[in-house]
Amino acid sequence: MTQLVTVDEMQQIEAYTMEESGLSTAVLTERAAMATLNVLAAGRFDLSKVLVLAGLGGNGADGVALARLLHQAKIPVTLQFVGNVNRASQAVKNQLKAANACGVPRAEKSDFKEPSLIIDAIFGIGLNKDLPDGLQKMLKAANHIDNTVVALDMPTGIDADSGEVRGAALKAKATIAFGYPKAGCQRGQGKKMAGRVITQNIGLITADDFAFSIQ
Ligand SMILES: NC(=O)C1=CN([C@@H]2O[C@H](COP(=O)(O)OP(=O)(O)OC[C@H]3O[C@@H](n4cnc5c(N)ncnc54)[C@H](O)[C@@H]3O)[C@@H](O)[C@H]2O)[C@@H](O)CC1
Ligand SMILES: [K+]
Repeated sequence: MTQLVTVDEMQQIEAYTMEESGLSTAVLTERAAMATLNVLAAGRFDLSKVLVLAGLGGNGADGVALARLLHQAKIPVTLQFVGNVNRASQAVKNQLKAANACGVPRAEKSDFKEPSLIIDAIFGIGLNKDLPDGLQKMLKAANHIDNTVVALDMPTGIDADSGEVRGAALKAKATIAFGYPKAGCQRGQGKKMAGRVITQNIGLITADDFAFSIQ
């Protein structure tokens, strides 16, 4: 089985990669978005109308980068932020600059029945408390609609360590795990909510003597 990681371990591996190699967050984000594009383009998903739901942290940055790559590949895509983009991380702002430069369409609100595929880039391994009430309502409503969701790294609302639901979670058909699958995708509700976990190499560097806690 593929090696599972905890959030703490994933953050250590990311930090080690950047310190040892000098690779920036932007490079890893681009790799994550490219890896996702490759999975999506392999033919298993209907790409006729893609909606990317992006949060304001690292997971959102992956989503914004993916929206740009989809748009540049002439795949119909719309980018929608969940949360106030003025409060977004610098990584998201940088990605948004690139997305705007190539004209990625934006939406403020969407009918979740319309897209052929929804990309969940709202929260990843940074989730550390219950989701805000408004977002819980939105995700619960989305789960009642028959649509296909692909989650980036983690399904939003699932704790990446325990697999517990933090108020609500968006049910995915597949989850694309960057570098390593997270323990929360195999535990508790996380196993059901993540769907099929597809692990993708994004060029992380793991020390030879790194001691994984999950055997
Ligand atoms: N750091 C890196 O080098 C990489 C990060 N990547 C992506 O970045 C993700 C992690 O990014 P972040 O650490 O920024 O975390 P997230 O993007 O998961 O969350 C963003 C921030 O939201 C806040 N938050 C947590 N729970 C919340 C809640 N319930 N309500 C409101 N705010 C809440 C936290 O401050 C958290 O840092 C990964 O899952 C992956 O998708 C990948 O691009 C690969 C490289
Ligand atoms: K996500």
